[in-house]
Amino acid sequence: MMAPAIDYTIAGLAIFFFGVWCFLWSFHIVAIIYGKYKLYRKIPAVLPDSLPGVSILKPLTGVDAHLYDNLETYFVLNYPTYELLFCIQDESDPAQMVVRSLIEKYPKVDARILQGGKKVGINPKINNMMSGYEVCKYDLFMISDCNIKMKPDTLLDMVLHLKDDVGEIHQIPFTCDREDRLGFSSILEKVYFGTVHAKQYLFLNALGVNCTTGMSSMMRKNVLEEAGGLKAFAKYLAEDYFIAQAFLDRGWKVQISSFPALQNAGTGSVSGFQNRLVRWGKLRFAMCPANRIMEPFSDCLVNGINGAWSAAVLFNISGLAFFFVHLLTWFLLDYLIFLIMQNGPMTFSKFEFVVAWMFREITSIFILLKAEVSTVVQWRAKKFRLRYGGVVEEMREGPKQFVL
Ligand SMILES: CCCCCCCC/C=C\CCCCCCCC(=O)N[C@@H](CO)[C@H](O)/C=C/CCCCCCCCCCCCC
Ligand SMILES: O=c1ccn([C@@H]2O[C@H](COP(=O)(O)OP(=O)(O)O[C@H]3OC[C@@H](O)[C@H](O)[C@H]3O)[C@@H](O)[C@H]2O)c(=O)[nH]1
Repeated sequence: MMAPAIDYTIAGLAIFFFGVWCFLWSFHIVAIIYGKYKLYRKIPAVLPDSLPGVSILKPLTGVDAHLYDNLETYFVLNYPTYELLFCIQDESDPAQMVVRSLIEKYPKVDARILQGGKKVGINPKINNMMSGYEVCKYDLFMISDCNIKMKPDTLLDMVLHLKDDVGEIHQIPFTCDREDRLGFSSILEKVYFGTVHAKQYLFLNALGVNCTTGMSSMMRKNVLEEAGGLKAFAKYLAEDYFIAQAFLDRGWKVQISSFPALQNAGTGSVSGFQNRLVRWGKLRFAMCPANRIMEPFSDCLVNGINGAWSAAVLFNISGLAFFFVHLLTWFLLDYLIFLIMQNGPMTFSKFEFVVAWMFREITSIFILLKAEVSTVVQWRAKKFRLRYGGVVEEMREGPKQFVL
């Protein structure tokens, strides 16, 4: 009596895992088609008669080797009307000197420094940006992290994507081609953002599922005000996701623009990069608990093992051979997505790509497991504890904590 029951259970599990395995290939296919269609589109030759003004908020914390070059790209944008609002929390922050020298160099650009921020909640990025947000001249505003480098046409491209029914436009995260190569960590970062991250981001955006990362996003201030303004999101660390959700809930579309966001931080290490991914994983798991299960199962190696086992059970074929064909095909499709994201020659060798890809795939499950086991998040100098749903508490040094 027992044996058939076990057989049915195993067959049922094998059908389930094989179904998941098949479904996960749709991520690659959709991402490749959507990425090819959506990214790097030419700016139209004929522009609208008038373009809206944009307030660009730049929350700054400290200086790194690329800050000057990154910020300078905002002073030479190919766009008629915009203001730059550099938000600096700490008055002794050396970032002020960098911004001041750029303001002196480009006196015609409408730019100023806002110091001190405003404590409206827990999220330190929002607290920092509040002083700029409150004085925005224009109804369109952009949040742009300190490590982003702009191309001259990026702002124009984003505004042109903001059709009447679109409330927020965000750039898909990627990295710029580093001239001063920071070693393996910069290759790893580029391979991550150009493969697995791009695949998930493009797939979910193609389906209209919210997965907005807010390192470079532009939105309508009047709509955000209806949702309580920027301060309403200061109780979350993942303000980017919840802001986008507020737009979707009000019937607005949230879309990606043509050009990926070019991250260009001046510091980098493998452990720093992994810690950032663990922090992001914790944010996702707190606000979307189903991701705790879905993400590990969608991993290349885990999915390959599940696929190989189920194929062996269902079709009596070699699990090992199946696994290696899976791995090779997955790698080739990842490489294709990378080429779409890069849209030009690679700045490192194919061998380096293979090594970084393998390293990323092998370490991925450990990063996800690390994100599963703790709800304490370290972001820059501060520690936070995530609560179910994504609300966050700031942790003080020592045993006591306060909740805002
Ligand atoms: C059995 C497997 C089935 C499907 C597996 C789906 C796995 C992928 C799901 C989510 C990964 C999204 C990655 C996007 C980039 C996120 C980067 C990030 O963490 N950024 C944060 C910091 O800026 C930001 O706050 C987070 C934003 C996005 C969170 C997205 C979570 C919701 C995803 C819902 C997935 C539903 C899948 C439905 C499939 C049809
Ligand atoms: O205490 C802080 C921390 C960060 N920030 C600013 O926030 C921006 C992003 O900071 P980091 O580069 O450290 O972090 P990430 O790139 O991981 O941020 C990402 O994850 C968390 C989300 O809330 C962000 O919107 C997203 O960009 C920077 O411009 C930084 O200057 C502050 O203003 N104050």
